[in-house]
Amino acid sequence: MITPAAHFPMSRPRRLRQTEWMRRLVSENTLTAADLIWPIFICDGQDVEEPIESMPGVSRMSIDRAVIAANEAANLEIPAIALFPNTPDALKTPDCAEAFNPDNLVNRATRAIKQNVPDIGIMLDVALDPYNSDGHDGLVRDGVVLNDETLFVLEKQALSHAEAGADILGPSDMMDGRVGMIRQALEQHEYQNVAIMAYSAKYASAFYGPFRDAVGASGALKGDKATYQLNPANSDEALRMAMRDIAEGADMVMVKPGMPYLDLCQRVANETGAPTYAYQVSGEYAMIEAAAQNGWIDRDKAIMEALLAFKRAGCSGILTYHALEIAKKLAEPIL
Ligand SMILES: NCc1[nH]cc(CCC(=O)O)c1CC(=O)O
Repeated sequence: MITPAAHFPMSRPRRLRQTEWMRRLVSENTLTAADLIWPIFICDGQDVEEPIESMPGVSRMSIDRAVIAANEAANLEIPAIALFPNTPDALKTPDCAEAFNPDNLVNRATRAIKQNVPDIGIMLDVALDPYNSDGHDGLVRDGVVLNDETLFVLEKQALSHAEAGADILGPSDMMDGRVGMIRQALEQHEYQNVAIMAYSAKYASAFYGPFRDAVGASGALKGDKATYQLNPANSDEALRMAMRDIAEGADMVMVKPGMPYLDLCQRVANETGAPTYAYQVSGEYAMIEAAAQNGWIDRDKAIMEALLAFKRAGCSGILTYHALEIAKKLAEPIL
C-alpha cells in the first residue's frame, strides 16, 4: 500500500474525468450558439462571394448572399451578426461622408436583412476607417487624428445605422466621448432601444491585419492607431475605459483582441458586472487556420478550446468568424 497523501486515496479527483458523460456533467462552462456573434463582410454586386486570402473560409458577400447567410445563422439560433463593409476606394474620402450616407453598403444590407430575416440582431460598427482615404478611425488633419471633430461624424453615422434598422451599435473608433455622444443622439431621435456594445478595451494590436485587408483599409492606413487605441501594456486603463463607457450609456462592453487579452476579459466582466464580449479578431482566426493548414494543430479542437476560454474568463459571448461553423457543430446530436 503506497503511503497515502493528505487525502488520497479517499479523494481521487480523476474519478470525475474518466468518462465523456461525467466530464460533461461536471463541466463548469459551456459554449452554445447563444454565445456567438458572427461578423460578416459585405461587398457590392449580385450573387458574389469574394474569398479573403488572409482569412481562409471567409468571403466578402454581396447583400443577397448576406441575407441567405443571415437566415442560416438565425436558423442555427445565432443571436446576432455584425456587418462590415468593403467600401469601394472611390467612396473613401478625407471627410468620410460615405459613413453617414443612408444608402451606403452596410445600411442597404441592414435593411435587406431586416426585411427578410427579422429575428436576428444586427450589429454595426461605428468608426470611420472603412470610409476614410486616410485609413484611420477618425478624421485626420496634418497627420493628427482629430477627436472632437470626429465625434460629429460618428454621431451622423450612428443615426444613419439606427435609421437603417441596426439593433446594436459598436463604437470601435476609440475617440473620447463617442459613447455619450451616440447615446444622447439616439435618445434625442427616439432610438431608445438601440443597444450600444462599446469597444471599450480595444487595443492597438498587430492582430487586425486580415480584417483591414477584408474591408480594404490596410492600403490607406499610414502609421498606426496608437494615439487612440489602447497600449497593450495597460490593464487598469482598460477598466477605466469600460467604466466610462458604461457611465456614458453603453449597455455592453467588448475586449478586443480576445485571446491575447484574456486577462482583460476576466477583469472587465468581473469588475464591471456588465455583459462583456470578446472579439476573436481576424489575426486570431488566421493563426488557427494557418497552423491547421500546416497540420500543426487539431483545427476543430483548437477552435472549440479557444472559444470556451472566453466563457471561462467570464465573457457573455464572442464575436468570431467561426460562428456559423461552430453553431452547426453544436446543433449536431451527441452520439
Ligand atoms: N475600427 C474598425 C475595426 N472594427 C473591427 C476591427 C478589427 C476586427 C478584426 O480584426 O477581426 C477593426 C480594425 C481596426 O480597428 O483597425
